[in-house]
Formats: sequence, C-alpha cells, structure tokens
Amino acid sequence: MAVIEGVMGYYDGTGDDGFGSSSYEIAVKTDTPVLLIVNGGGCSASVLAVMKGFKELVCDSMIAGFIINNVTEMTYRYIKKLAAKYFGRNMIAGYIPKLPKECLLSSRHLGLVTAGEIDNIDDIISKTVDIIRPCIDIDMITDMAGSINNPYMPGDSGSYEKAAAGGGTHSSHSDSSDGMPVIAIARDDAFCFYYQDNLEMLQSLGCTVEYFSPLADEPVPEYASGLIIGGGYPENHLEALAANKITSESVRKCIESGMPCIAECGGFMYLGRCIDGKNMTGLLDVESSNTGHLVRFGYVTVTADRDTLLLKKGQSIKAHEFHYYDSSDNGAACTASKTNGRSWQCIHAENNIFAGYPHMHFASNMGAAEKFVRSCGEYKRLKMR
Ligand SMILES: C/C1=C2N=C(/C=C3N=C(/C(C)=C4\N[C@@](C)([C@@H]5N=C1[C@](C)(CCC(=O)O)[C@H]5CC(=O)O)[C@@](C)(CC(=O)O)[C@@H]4CCC(=O)O)[C@@](C)(CC(=O)O)[C@@H]\3CCC(=O)O)C(C)(C)[C@@H]/2CCC(=O)O
Ligand SMILES: Nc1ncnc2c1ncn2[C@@H]1O[C@H](COP(=O)(O)OP(=O)(O)OP(=O)(O)O)[C@@H](O)[C@H]1O
Ligand SMILES: NC(=O)CC[C@H](N)C(=O)O
Repeated sequence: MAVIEGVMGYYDGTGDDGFGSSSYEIAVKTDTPVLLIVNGGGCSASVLAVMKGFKELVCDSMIAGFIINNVTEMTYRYIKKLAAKYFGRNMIAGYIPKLPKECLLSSRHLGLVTAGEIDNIDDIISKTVDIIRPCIDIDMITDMAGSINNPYMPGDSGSYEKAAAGGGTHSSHSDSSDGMPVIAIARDDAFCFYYQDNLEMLQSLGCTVEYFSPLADEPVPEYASGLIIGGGYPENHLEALAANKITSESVRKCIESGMPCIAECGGFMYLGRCIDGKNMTGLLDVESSNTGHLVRFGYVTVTADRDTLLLKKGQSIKAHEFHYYDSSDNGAACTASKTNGRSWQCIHAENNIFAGYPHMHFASNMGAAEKFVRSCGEYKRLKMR
C-alpha cells in the first residue's frame, strides 16, 4: 500500500480544466481507489449527503470507501447502518473520534508545522494510532487496496524503495575524482520545502545528493559541484542564519567560483542582502520582507525570456509559488503565468544562479534537470583542472 498525497479538498485543483491537478484527477490518472475522510463533526445523518455528493458528483469518482472523522462511536454505528441503505453496500471503513489536544498538529502560515520541527512527532503518531486503530476496519481497507494492480506502485526496481534504503540519498564521502556531480542541498528547519521527485530525478541522472544545514552552520559539502537551496521558513531563524558565517561564506565562495545554484523562495531570500533587515549572504542585491499576507499562491508555468541555467529562451517548466514574503527585486529573466491569464516577471539568472520565488518541478521538463546537471559536470571538470 502507498499513501498518495493530495491537497485541500478532493476535487480542488487549478480549476482550469474540470478538476485539474486535484486529488481526484491524480486518482484517475494513477487508477487508485480512494478512501475519503469526511468530517462528521457537528452533524449526524447529514454526513451521508456529503458522502453521496462526493461519490456521485462525477460518474466514476474513484471513491471506494469512507472514514467518518470527528464522531463518537454511537454516531458512527448509526451512520454506518443508514449508509448501507443509501449506498447499497457497506462503504464505511471506520471512524476517527474527537482526538485529544496532544494529538493535534498545529498550523502556521503556509500550512502545517513541518514534521521535522515537532520533537515528539513519533509519540504523537503512536498515541493517535493507538486511539484510531480500534476504530478502523483495516481488513476492509486492505481489500480495497488489494483489488487493484496499480502500475505506479513501486516494484523491485522502484526508486522510492531504493531511496528509502539510502541508495544514493546521502553520502558523506562522495567520490569527487570521477563520476557524476555531487549536488549539495541545504536542508533543515529553515530550508525544508523540496519535491522528493526532484531529488530522485537528480539521482536518476546519476548525481549524488548530499545535505548540509545552514542552521547548524555547516559549509557546502567539499565535493559538491552543484547547489540547491530550497524554500522553507528562513524568517523563523533569522538570528542564526545571520550569525552562521561558515555557511554564508561557503555558499558565497561556491557561487562566486561559478558553482551552478538553484535557489527557490526561502532559498532565494537567503541569497539576498537581508530578510526583515537581518543580513543574509548578500549574493543578490535584494531585500526581502514580510507582507503579512499571502503574496502569491498557486501553480504557474515559468517561461524563460532569455537563456538561463535551467531553461533556454522560450522553454518552460511547471512550478508553484507560495509565500508571504516579497522582495525588492524578484528578477526578470522569466515570466510566470497562471492558467487564469495572470502573469508576472520572476527569476534572477545571473551567470550560474537561477533564483526566485517559484518552486520548480523537474518532471514537467526533464531537460531543465539535465541542463542543470550538465552545468554542474562542467563546473566539476573546470574545478579539477
Ligand atoms: C484555489 C485554492 C487552492 N488551494 C490549493 C491547495 C492548498 N491550499 C492550502 C492552504 C493552506 C491555503 N489555501 C488557500 C490559499 C485557499 N486555496 C485556494 C483558495 C480557495 C483560492 C486561492 C486563489 O484563488 O488565489 C484559497 C482560499 C481563498 O479564498 O483565498 C488558503 C487561504 C485557504 C484558507 O486557509 O483559508 C490557505 C492559505 C493559508 C495561508 O495564508 O497561510 C494547502 C496548504 C492545503 C493542503 O495542504 O491541503 C494547499 C497547498 C498545496 C501546495 O503547496 O500547493 C489548490 C487546491 C492547489 C488551489 C490552488 C490552485 C492554483 O491556483 O494553482
Ligand atoms: N478527529 C479530530 N479530533 C479533533 N480535532 C480534529 C479532528 N479532525 C480534525 N480536527 C481539527 O480540525 C481542524 C480542521 O481539520 P480538517 O480535517 O479540516 O483539516 P485539513 O483537511 O487538514 O485542513 P486543510 O484544508 O487546511 O488542509 C484542524 O485544526 C484539526 O486539527
Ligand atoms: N515557499 C517558501 O519558501 C516560503 C518562504 C517564506 N516562508 C514566505 O512565506 O514567504
């Protein structure tokens, strides 16, 4: 079994093409049965109307079953009995009771507080499992999952399994003398927004991915010939990032020596002169500050208006913007456009840098990842001369 992550409500997506990019569309494309969790709090039989609406909005909703959230056992039994009548079969695989405070995960701007920042996350999960486990019909769920032969599930050669086993995900003593480039990834509580896909794609192109932590004042790993600084919450760690000179000097030295660098959103802000007045690396002449509201949000297509590290003029890549901060200069090497027709300039493409607010998704243009890896390879060869 695998859990496929979706966003917001089941049919919520870009809205441009039916239910474009929604969890529903992903279920259809991957031929995956769906177990929909519906909120039953504050109502009883009315939740059946919600379930029926979700199930019958389209002719094949892919919904194989439901779990009712936020109800008592008594209400659950009542709904389950009624559901058999209205759906003609048992489609409810259990319920989730009202959870105690200590099981709840907190949110902040941009969504949930990330798991890596919650010290007792394992305890919270175990406690939640202990509560939920007796309320869920696992056999029924296994039957739903076992009834399909999904070609997208990782098999023996699945990259996800390899990654989980540590196959190239992290290597502390990478070979720098031959082979493919080592890509350094800044990763900690300040820089935590990465598409796992992107990292695996770099690995599938032969690169080794190595992590370092700006919050722990670590330098860019010695053997690296490419650098990625992802998004996240640098604004929550300004004192440390401003004080951590080993990282900032190392990032500066690498980039000034020509190392190809992608910096996205929070990572882009870190390459600037300052965030909310606190000094950062100063590699870009940019100041970033909190606007107090969502500045840009949603899926975009980023098209290059001139040649850049990732895209040649005219080429595009799909990306995503999600930020409260804004900068004095967001770059103008590319144009980001939404399906609703809105567009704006973005991306600093000075020499070896590709930096700006969009988070790029390589699977939408593998050529961009290949171009980045080629540049890292060239940098590596130059360095070895
Ligand atoms: C159309 C909207 C979309 N939201 C998506 C996915 C996610 N949204 C998250 C969160 C936490 C928020 N989304 C809102 C911005 C909310 N989302 C919308 C709106 C309905 C309209 C946005 C727009 O047209 O510009 C919007 C509500 C609104 O009336 O503005 C948010 C404000 C909802 C709320 O809490 O009230 C909220 C932002 C919170 C904040 O300000 O910090 C998710 C994180 C939820 C999740 O994880 O399930 C998620 C983010 C996923 C991601 O990283 O992409 C859609 C379904 C993708 C869609 C956007 C489509 C698009 O424009 O491209
Ligand atoms: N069974 C439960 N017991 C107690 N609180 C709950 C339960 N289910 C949800 N909540 C709380 O209700 C709020 C909204 O829950 P909901 O399930 O709508 O979240 P969500 O779908 O993750 O929201 P979002 O659309 O923001 O991603 C959250 O604060 C969550 O902690
Ligand atoms: N997507 C990001 O990296 C977000 C950066 C920053 N936390 C902001 O809200 O602007």
